[in-house]
Amino acid sequence: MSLSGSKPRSVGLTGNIGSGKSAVARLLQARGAAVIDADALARDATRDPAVLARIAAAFGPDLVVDGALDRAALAARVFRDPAARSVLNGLVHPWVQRERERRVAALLAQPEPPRVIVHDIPLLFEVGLEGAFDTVVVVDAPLELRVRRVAARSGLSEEEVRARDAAQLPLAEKVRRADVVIDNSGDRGALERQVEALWQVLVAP
Ligand SMILES: CC(C)(COP(=O)(O)OP(=O)(O)OC[C@H]1O[C@@H](n2cnc3c(N)ncnc32)[C@H](O)[C@@H]1O)[C@@H](O)C(=O)NCCC(=O)NCCS
Ligand SMILES: Nc1ncnc2c1ncn2[C@@H]1O[C@H](COP(=O)(O)OP(=O)(O)OP(=O)(O)O)[C@@H](O)[C@H]1O
Repeated sequence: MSLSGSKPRSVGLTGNIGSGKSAVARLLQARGAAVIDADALARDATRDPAVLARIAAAFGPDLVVDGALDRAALAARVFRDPAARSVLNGLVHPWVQRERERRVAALLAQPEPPRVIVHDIPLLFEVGLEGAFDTVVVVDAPLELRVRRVAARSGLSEEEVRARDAAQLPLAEKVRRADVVIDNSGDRGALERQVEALWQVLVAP
Protein backbone atom coordinates (compact mmCIF):
# COMPACT_ATOMS: atom_id res chain seq x y z
CA MET A 1 0.00 0.00 0.00
CA SER A 2 1.21 3.51 -0.69
CA LEU A 3 1.22 6.02 2.16
CA SER A 4 -2.11 7.38 0.99
CA GLY A 5 -3.36 3.85 0.37
CA SER A 6 -4.20 4.70 -3.24
CA LYS A 7 -2.84 3.65 -6.60
CA PRO A 8 0.07 5.80 -7.90
CA ARG A 9 -0.86 8.55 -10.35
CA SER A 10 0.65 7.72 -13.74
CA VAL A 11 2.04 10.65 -15.69
CA GLY A 12 3.11 10.50 -19.34
CA LEU A 13 5.76 13.16 -19.90
CA THR A 14 6.59 14.13 -23.46
CA GLY A 15 7.63 16.87 -25.86
CA ASN A 16 9.99 17.16 -28.81
CA ILE A 17 13.77 16.99 -28.78
CA GLY A 18 15.36 19.32 -26.24
CA SER A 19 12.09 20.61 -24.80
CA GLY A 20 13.19 19.82 -21.23
CA LYS A 21 11.55 16.48 -20.43
CA SER A 22 14.55 15.19 -18.51
CA ALA A 23 14.77 18.46 -16.57
CA VAL A 24 11.09 18.18 -15.60
CA ALA A 25 11.50 14.49 -14.76
CA ARG A 26 14.41 15.28 -12.43
CA LEU A 27 12.40 17.98 -10.64
CA LEU A 28 9.49 15.56 -10.16
CA GLN A 29 11.88 12.85 -8.97
CA ALA A 30 13.31 15.26 -6.39
CA ARG A 31 9.75 15.63 -5.06
CA GLY A 32 9.30 11.89 -4.70
CA ALA A 33 8.10 10.63 -8.08
CA ALA A 34 9.53 7.46 -9.61
CA VAL A 35 10.74 8.10 -13.16
CA ILE A 36 10.93 5.61 -16.02
CA ASP A 37 13.00 7.07 -18.88
CA ALA A 38 12.20 5.60 -22.30
CA ASP A 39 15.40 7.03 -23.86
CA ALA A 40 17.45 5.17 -21.24
CA LEU A 41 15.46 1.98 -21.86
CA ALA A 42 16.00 2.38 -25.61
CA ARG A 43 19.75 2.62 -24.94
CA ASP A 44 19.52 -0.57 -22.84
CA ALA A 45 17.66 -2.24 -25.73
CA THR A 46 20.51 -1.48 -28.10
CA ARG A 47 22.92 -3.19 -25.68
CA ASP A 48 20.89 -6.42 -25.77
CA PRO A 49 22.86 -8.78 -28.08
CA ALA A 50 19.62 -10.06 -29.65
CA VAL A 51 18.48 -6.53 -30.58
CA LEU A 52 21.98 -5.61 -31.70
CA ALA A 53 22.07 -8.64 -33.99
CA ARG A 54 18.75 -7.60 -35.56
CA ILE A 55 20.02 -4.04 -36.05
CA ALA A 56 23.18 -5.39 -37.71
CA ALA A 57 21.08 -7.64 -39.95
CA ALA A 58 18.80 -4.75 -40.97
CA PHE A 59 21.36 -1.94 -41.30
CA GLY A 60 24.68 -3.67 -41.91
CA PRO A 61 27.37 -5.19 -39.67
CA ASP A 62 29.54 -2.04 -39.85
CA LEU A 63 27.05 -0.34 -37.48
CA VAL A 64 28.28 -2.55 -34.66
CA VAL A 65 31.86 -1.79 -33.65
CA ASP A 66 33.53 -3.98 -30.99
CA GLY A 67 30.12 -5.27 -29.93
CA ALA A 68 28.63 -1.80 -29.46
CA LEU A 69 26.22 0.16 -31.62
CA ASP A 70 27.67 3.10 -33.56
CA ARG A 71 24.85 5.43 -32.49
CA ALA A 72 25.97 8.42 -34.54
CA ALA A 73 26.15 6.35 -37.72
CA LEU A 74 22.72 4.84 -37.12
CA ALA A 75 21.28 8.28 -36.30
CA ALA A 76 22.67 9.65 -39.57
CA ARG A 77 20.78 6.88 -41.41
CA VAL A 78 17.44 6.92 -39.62
CA PHE A 79 16.88 10.66 -39.26
CA ARG A 80 17.05 11.20 -43.00
CA ASP A 81 15.07 8.09 -43.98
CA PRO A 82 11.57 7.48 -42.54
CA ALA A 83 11.51 3.87 -43.79
CA ALA A 84 14.80 3.08 -42.02
CA ARG A 85 13.51 4.84 -38.90
CA SER A 86 10.40 2.75 -38.86
CA VAL A 87 12.49 -0.45 -39.12
CA LEU A 88 14.61 0.66 -36.14
CA ASN A 89 11.52 1.65 -34.15
CA GLY A 90 10.07 -1.82 -34.82
CA LEU A 91 13.20 -3.43 -33.37
CA VAL A 92 13.51 -1.21 -30.29
CA HIS A 93 10.02 -0.10 -29.22
CA PRO A 94 8.58 -3.55 -28.27
CA TRP A 95 11.63 -4.13 -26.03
CA VAL A 96 11.16 -0.70 -24.41
CA GLN A 97 7.45 -1.29 -23.86
CA ARG A 98 8.05 -4.68 -22.21
CA GLU A 99 10.75 -3.29 -19.93
CA ARG A 100 8.58 -0.30 -19.00
CA GLU A 101 5.74 -2.63 -17.98
CA ARG A 102 8.18 -4.72 -15.97
CA ARG A 103 9.42 -1.62 -14.13
CA VAL A 104 5.88 -0.49 -13.33
CA ALA A 105 5.06 -3.94 -11.95
CA ALA A 106 8.21 -3.80 -9.76
CA LEU A 107 7.26 -0.34 -8.44
CA LEU A 108 3.69 -1.46 -7.68
CA ALA A 109 5.03 -4.51 -5.83
CA GLN A 110 7.06 -2.38 -3.41
CA PRO A 111 5.75 -2.22 0.16
CA GLU A 112 5.31 1.54 -0.31
CA PRO A 113 4.84 2.35 -4.01
CA PRO A 114 5.56 5.94 -5.06
CA ARG A 115 2.64 8.36 -5.16
CA VAL A 116 3.49 9.30 -8.75
CA ILE A 117 5.09 7.32 -11.57
CA VAL A 118 6.43 9.50 -14.40
CA HIS A 119 6.95 7.92 -17.82
CA ASP A 120 9.37 10.13 -19.81
CA ILE A 121 8.57 9.07 -23.39
CA PRO A 122 9.69 11.31 -26.29
CA LEU A 123 7.44 9.47 -28.77
CA LEU A 124 4.41 9.05 -26.49
CA PHE A 125 1.87 10.42 -29.01
CA GLU A 126 3.66 8.95 -32.05
CA VAL A 127 3.35 5.41 -30.66
CA GLY A 128 -0.26 5.88 -29.55
CA LEU A 129 0.23 5.88 -25.78
CA GLU A 130 -1.77 9.00 -24.98
CA GLY A 131 -4.60 7.02 -23.40
CA ALA A 132 -2.27 5.01 -21.18
CA PHE A 133 -1.78 7.58 -18.39
CA ASP A 134 -3.86 9.47 -15.85
CA THR A 135 -2.23 12.73 -16.97
CA VAL A 136 -0.26 13.61 -20.10
CA VAL A 137 2.20 16.48 -19.62
CA VAL A 138 3.82 18.17 -22.62
CA VAL A 139 6.94 20.29 -22.23
CA ASP A 140 6.96 23.14 -24.74
CA ALA A 141 9.75 25.45 -25.94
CA PRO A 142 10.45 27.12 -29.28
CA LEU A 143 12.57 25.17 -31.78
CA GLU A 144 15.32 27.83 -31.90
CA LEU A 145 15.79 27.59 -28.14
CA ARG A 146 15.71 23.78 -28.19
CA VAL A 147 18.37 23.74 -30.93
CA ARG A 148 20.64 25.96 -28.79
CA ARG A 149 20.06 23.96 -25.60
CA VAL A 150 20.68 20.57 -27.24
CA ALA A 151 23.79 21.85 -29.03
CA ALA A 152 25.18 23.03 -25.70
CA ARG A 153 24.34 19.67 -24.10
CA SER A 154 25.33 17.08 -26.66
CA GLY A 155 27.08 18.70 -29.56
CA LEU A 156 24.36 17.70 -32.04
CA SER A 157 24.42 20.22 -34.87
CA GLU A 158 21.50 22.51 -35.66
CA GLU A 159 20.69 20.34 -38.71
CA GLU A 160 20.72 17.16 -36.62
CA VAL A 161 18.35 18.63 -34.04
CA ARG A 162 16.04 19.93 -36.77
CA ALA A 163 16.04 16.49 -38.45
CA ARG A 164 15.02 14.81 -35.18
CA ASP A 165 12.35 17.42 -34.53
CA ALA A 166 10.99 16.81 -38.04
CA ALA A 167 10.86 13.07 -37.27
CA GLN A 168 8.42 13.81 -34.42
CA LEU A 169 4.80 14.93 -34.37
CA PRO A 170 4.77 18.77 -34.45
CA LEU A 171 5.16 20.06 -30.91
CA ALA A 172 2.19 22.41 -31.37
CA GLU A 173 0.00 19.35 -31.99
CA LYS A 174 1.29 17.70 -28.81
CA VAL A 175 0.50 20.91 -26.90
CA ARG A 176 -3.07 20.76 -28.24
CA ARG A 177 -3.49 17.17 -27.06
CA ALA A 178 -1.89 17.64 -23.63
CA ASP A 179 -3.69 17.59 -20.27
CA VAL A 180 -1.01 19.90 -18.85
CA VAL A 181 1.50 22.08 -20.72
CA ILE A 182 4.76 23.20 -19.15
CA ASP A 183 6.23 26.25 -20.86
CA ASN A 184 10.01 25.84 -20.78
CA SER A 185 10.89 28.99 -22.71
CA GLY A 186 12.06 30.69 -19.51
CA ASP A 187 14.82 30.11 -17.00
CA ARG A 188 15.21 27.18 -14.63
CA GLY A 189 13.41 29.04 -11.85
CA ALA A 190 10.35 29.48 -14.05
CA LEU A 191 10.48 25.78 -14.90
CA GLU A 192 10.74 24.75 -11.27
CA ARG A 193 7.76 26.91 -10.27
CA GLN A 194 5.58 25.20 -12.88
CA VAL A 195 6.77 21.76 -11.83
CA GLU A 196 6.01 22.55 -8.18
CA ALA A 197 2.47 23.62 -9.15
CA LEU A 198 2.06 20.42 -11.19
CA TRP A 199 3.32 18.31 -8.28
CA GLN A 200 0.73 19.86 -5.95
CA VAL A 201 -2.02 18.90 -8.39
CA LEU A 202 -0.63 15.38 -8.83
CA VAL A 203 -0.52 14.62 -5.12
CA ALA A 204 -3.78 16.35 -4.22
CA PRO A 205 -6.26 13.85 -2.77
C1 LIG B 1 19.00 6.49 -33.44
C2 LIG B 1 19.68 6.37 -32.10
C3 LIG B 1 20.68 5.19 -32.10
C4 LIG B 1 20.49 7.68 -31.87
O1 LIG B 1 21.09 7.65 -30.60
P1 LIG B 1 21.53 8.99 -29.84
O2 LIG B 1 22.37 8.55 -28.67
O3 LIG B 1 22.14 9.95 -30.82
O4 LIG B 1 20.19 9.69 -29.33
P2 LIG B 1 19.24 9.31 -28.06
O5 LIG B 1 18.87 7.88 -28.13
O6 LIG B 1 19.88 9.81 -26.80
O7 LIG B 1 17.91 10.13 -28.41
C5 LIG B 1 17.87 11.54 -28.24
C6 LIG B 1 16.57 12.08 -28.77
O8 LIG B 1 16.43 11.81 -30.17
C7 LIG B 1 15.05 11.69 -30.48
N1 LIG B 1 14.77 10.36 -31.07
C8 LIG B 1 15.39 9.18 -30.80
N2 LIG B 1 14.86 8.18 -31.52
C9 LIG B 1 13.88 8.73 -32.26
C10 LIG B 1 12.96 8.19 -33.21
N3 LIG B 1 12.97 6.89 -33.53
N4 LIG B 1 12.07 9.05 -33.80
C11 LIG B 1 12.08 10.36 -33.48
N5 LIG B 1 12.92 10.93 -32.59
C12 LIG B 1 13.80 10.11 -31.99
C13 LIG B 1 14.30 11.88 -29.15
O9 LIG B 1 13.96 13.23 -28.98
C14 LIG B 1 15.34 11.49 -28.13
O10 LIG B 1 15.08 12.07 -26.87
C15 LIG B 1 18.66 6.18 -30.93
O11 LIG B 1 17.97 7.38 -30.73
C16 LIG B 1 17.66 5.06 -31.15
O12 LIG B 1 17.99 3.90 -30.99
N6 LIG B 1 16.39 5.44 -31.50
C17 LIG B 1 15.34 4.45 -31.70
C18 LIG B 1 14.60 4.18 -30.41
C19 LIG B 1 13.68 5.33 -30.01
O13 LIG B 1 12.65 5.56 -30.65
N7 LIG B 1 14.05 6.04 -28.94
C20 LIG B 1 13.26 7.16 -28.48
C21 LIG B 1 12.29 6.87 -27.41
S1 LIG B 1 11.80 5.21 -27.07
N1 LIG C 1 14.76 26.31 -18.43
C1 LIG C 1 15.98 25.96 -18.88
N2 LIG C 1 16.97 26.86 -18.95
C2 LIG C 1 18.19 26.53 -19.43
N3 LIG C 1 18.54 25.30 -19.87
C3 LIG C 1 17.59 24.35 -19.81
C4 LIG C 1 16.27 24.61 -19.31
N4 LIG C 1 15.55 23.46 -19.38
C5 LIG C 1 16.37 22.53 -19.89
N5 LIG C 1 17.59 23.05 -20.14
C6 LIG C 1 18.76 22.35 -20.75
O1 LIG C 1 18.40 22.11 -22.11
C7 LIG C 1 18.88 20.84 -22.53
C8 LIG C 1 17.68 20.00 -23.00
O2 LIG C 1 16.87 19.69 -21.85
P1 LIG C 1 16.49 18.16 -21.52
O3 LIG C 1 17.68 17.27 -21.68
O4 LIG C 1 15.79 18.17 -20.21
O5 LIG C 1 15.47 17.94 -22.71
P2 LIG C 1 14.77 16.61 -23.22
O6 LIG C 1 13.41 17.00 -23.66
O7 LIG C 1 14.88 15.55 -22.19
O8 LIG C 1 15.70 16.26 -24.48
P3 LIG C 1 15.71 14.93 -25.43
O9 LIG C 1 14.56 15.05 -26.35
O10 LIG C 1 17.00 15.03 -26.18
O11 LIG C 1 15.67 13.76 -24.51
C9 LIG C 1 19.63 20.24 -21.34
O12 LIG C 1 21.00 20.52 -21.43
C10 LIG C 1 19.01 20.98 -20.15
O13 LIG C 1 19.90 21.03 -19.05
